[in-house]
Amino acid sequence: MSDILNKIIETKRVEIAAAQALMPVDELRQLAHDAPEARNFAGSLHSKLLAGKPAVIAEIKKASPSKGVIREDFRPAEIARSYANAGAACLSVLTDAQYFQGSADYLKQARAACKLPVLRKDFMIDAYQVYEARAMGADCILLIVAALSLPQMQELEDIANDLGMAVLVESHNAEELELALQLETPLIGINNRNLRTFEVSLQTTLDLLPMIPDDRCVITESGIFTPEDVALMREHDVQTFLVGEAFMRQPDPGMALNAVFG
Ligand SMILES: O=C(O)c1ccccc1NCC(=O)[C@H](O)[C@H](O)COP(=O)(O)O
Repeated sequence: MSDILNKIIETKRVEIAAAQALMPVDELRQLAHDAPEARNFAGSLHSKLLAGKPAVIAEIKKASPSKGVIREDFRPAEIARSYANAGAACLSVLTDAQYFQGSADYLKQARAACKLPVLRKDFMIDAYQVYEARAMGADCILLIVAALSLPQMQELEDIANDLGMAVLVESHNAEELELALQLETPLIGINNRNLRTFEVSLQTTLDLLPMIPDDRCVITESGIFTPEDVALMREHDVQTFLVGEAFMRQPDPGMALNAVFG
């Protein structure tokens, strides 16, 4: 239990127990079912790709364990509008408080400010969090293979799909990717960051690409900063990107998106 991913997962267990004490799962499930309909996350990515454009999932994050505070002047609604105007396909909003200074309110504010589908970027280990995600308005959840068993992922995927949400499954090496490909979701994320050591290498995506069947959508995550990074990925036919820090460090995140993606 020493590395950061294990620490985060331990924190999640405590948070879930505390949340369940405040609101039983039956009540939360009802809120999830009563939430406004989910937006089409995969469809929004697909529309960009059909138009021959890169599909960008633009991230809203204030801080991270590897970088500390990334953006002091943090206004999620403004950032969301800026991304939407710049042509982002979807948003990713960090909702973890302890390690990323995120919150469910940030996701709600970002989603209300635009029409883009939103990924709840958090560390999902329990069905409770999937209901929470839909109740706060999320249109997609993240499943991190390094944090879950295959049966756990299948359970969470089923619940997300029943609620109308998409699933982005994230892996970092070949063993994890093999498990990820056993899910039904077409959205296969390759995180270039090792979540245990923080090391980032775009080569991770290139190395794992040959394992991914053509009918899945490959999403390269983390460490994309320059037009050259984007060009390298596009040369290898990776057209979908999840980008945070490169945009969050700039005064106008949407302008930064245009500078990186042209
Ligand atoms: O970023 C971290 O320090 C981190 C640490 C532990 C678990 C997850 C972490 N980050 C989540 C992400 O992978 C990124 O927020 C996302 O892929 C965007 O990356 P970037 O464009 O490099 O900000």
